[in-house]
Amino acid sequence: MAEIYLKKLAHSYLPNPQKPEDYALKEIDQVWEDGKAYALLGSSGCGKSTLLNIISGLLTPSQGQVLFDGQEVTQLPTEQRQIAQVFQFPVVYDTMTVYDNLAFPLRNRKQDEASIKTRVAEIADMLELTADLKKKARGLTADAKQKISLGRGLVRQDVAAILFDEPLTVIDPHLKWLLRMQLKALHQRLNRTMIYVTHDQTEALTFADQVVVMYDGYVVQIGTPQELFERPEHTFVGYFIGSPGMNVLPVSLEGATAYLNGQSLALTTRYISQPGDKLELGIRPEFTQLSPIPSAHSLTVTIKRIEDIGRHKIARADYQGREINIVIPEDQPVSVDYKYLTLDPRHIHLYANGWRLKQEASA
Ligand SMILES: Nc1ncnc2c1ncn2[C@@H]1O[C@H](COP(=O)(O)OP(=O)(O)OP(=O)(O)O)[C@@H](O)[C@H]1O
Repeated sequence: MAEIYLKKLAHSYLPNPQKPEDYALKEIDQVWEDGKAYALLGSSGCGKSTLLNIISGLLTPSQGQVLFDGQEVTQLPTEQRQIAQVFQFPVVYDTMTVYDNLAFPLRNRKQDEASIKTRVAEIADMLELTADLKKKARGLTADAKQKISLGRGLVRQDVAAILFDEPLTVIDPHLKWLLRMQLKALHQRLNRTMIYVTHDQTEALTFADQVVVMYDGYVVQIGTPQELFERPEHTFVGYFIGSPGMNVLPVSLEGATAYLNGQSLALTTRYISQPGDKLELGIRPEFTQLSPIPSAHSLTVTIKRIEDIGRHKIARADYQGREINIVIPEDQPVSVDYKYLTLDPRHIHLYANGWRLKQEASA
């Protein structure tokens, strides 16, 4: 297994890139730790595949280097990188048995049959494929075939990293959560460096130790699921992570006071912004509170509907033409007549041009 160093890495598909927009992957300089599980998360076109393909060797970056355990691999083809890959669609040999499919990557590396047998049995057991080992892959369901693909990715012990590219796409929805949990357990047991590409936040948050959130070619934040929830570094992270995502509202700032359409909100600290910055306030729906009675800093909202989703309720409200989501704990009363919304100042985030604003150092 390997530590992966993405050194001043950037990529443009254009021959002569000039400006940031020309880059599908904006410059990153990061070390991904040996044995950890990373998820590359972001919506379509944000650069996940570009980054994954650079790591796997399918693509040579237009700038920077990739190092596995300190060894440069930037120019090496995939076969020489000692990585295993699992793709969206199953890659299995239909005419072979499940056993032979799982044994294939090991036989290719001339391992002896006795150790292959032990390893295949171990992987089959983890993926609940033991009963199918003697069956031909051809007759199996798409789910089972994708499990074989996962097994083929996990079976080698000599790989630097295992890369997963949206591996649960073909899996039946009711089996998805099961496989997600199995993959998580497999990572904990095998302790391999794993990189998992997905646009599904649930998959990313369940699987990864570290979630790498991408937006418009930028890696906007790397963090644990909890860090992404508590301290989004970019409005996109706040909005993309969470259900519903963070509320984002235009704001102006004066000292330690924010103004939302003239309504003042006391902040816990002062922030440093520049003239011309597009300032926004972020607040997660969990840290807002509805009341029938106004308070000094409450916003006046109109509730459009209240959804009961079991664990809690979600009120969808209108505030000056913008939707605001409010999470209401099951045990708290609420009615569509409640008009006044307070934001917990300890959980207010401020952003300039999408990025988290720095706080002014206290004197
Ligand atoms: N071969 C290519 N030539 C030119 N532009 C490309 C090429 N591949 C990707 N792009 C562009 O680079 C940007 C990033 O694409 P990429 O495929 O890395 O995103 P992604 O996050 O993996 O999206 P998806 O989830 O849809 O696969 C997009 O604007 C895309 O159009």
